[in-house]
Amino acid sequence: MLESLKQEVYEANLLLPKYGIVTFTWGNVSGIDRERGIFAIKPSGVPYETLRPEDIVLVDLETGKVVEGELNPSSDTPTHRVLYEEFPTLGAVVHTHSPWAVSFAEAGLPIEAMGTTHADSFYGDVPVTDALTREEIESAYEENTGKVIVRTFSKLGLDPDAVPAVLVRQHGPFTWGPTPKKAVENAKVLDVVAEMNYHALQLTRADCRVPQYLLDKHYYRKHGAHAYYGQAQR
Ligand SMILES: O=C(CO)[C@@H](O)[C@@H](O)COP(=O)(O)O
Repeated sequence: MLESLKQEVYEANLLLPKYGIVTFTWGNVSGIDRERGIFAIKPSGVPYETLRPEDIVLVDLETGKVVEGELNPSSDTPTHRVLYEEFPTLGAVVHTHSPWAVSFAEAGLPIEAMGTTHADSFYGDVPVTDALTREEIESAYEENTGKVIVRTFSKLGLDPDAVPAVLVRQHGPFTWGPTPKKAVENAKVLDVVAEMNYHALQLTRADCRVPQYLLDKHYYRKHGAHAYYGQAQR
């Protein structure tokens, strides 16, 4: 069932090591068939070198239960599921431990929109969530990771289509997009921009964020009219 979705998700997962944004078995990519209410996700703990299309696991969005697959779905499956449920336009979700984005997540810092490289993909700062509470961690860590992401976007009034990325405090980045390939590209751009921001912040402590009009113009050029739909960052 859903062989083409599984193939697409399989190929997107292989882009993670290709782009150098995962180590060992860290990270995972999923993609969703909204009509059937089923998403396909990387199996847990499987090395990318040995991953096969038939290893991709199918999960029911409503129940969270595996509907096809011999292997266990990624441990982050509940997080992906919350994001699909709460952000209905998402076609795919990616989680990595890419080092530069994780550095900002661990420092509790957003990745600020400091230049056009950023604005090409993200309509403003990429936010960092609050740390999960002890109760959230000990009760349902992955599900609560999804919930803290949704809470952060709601609190900041952000449009997930305009800012397809977030940093989970004390953990790492999640990105998303209309397709698995696009969601992975957003994950790679996020880590590149995080590295650029790190170096900019070493050079100066001045506020280097671009003015809203540059963000609007540049993002609009790449993404069209809905760029203005996004929440003004300041
Ligand atoms: O975030 C983590 C671990 O902190 C996971 O994404 C990573 O280990 C990958 O786990 P899975 O192999 O997808 O279960």
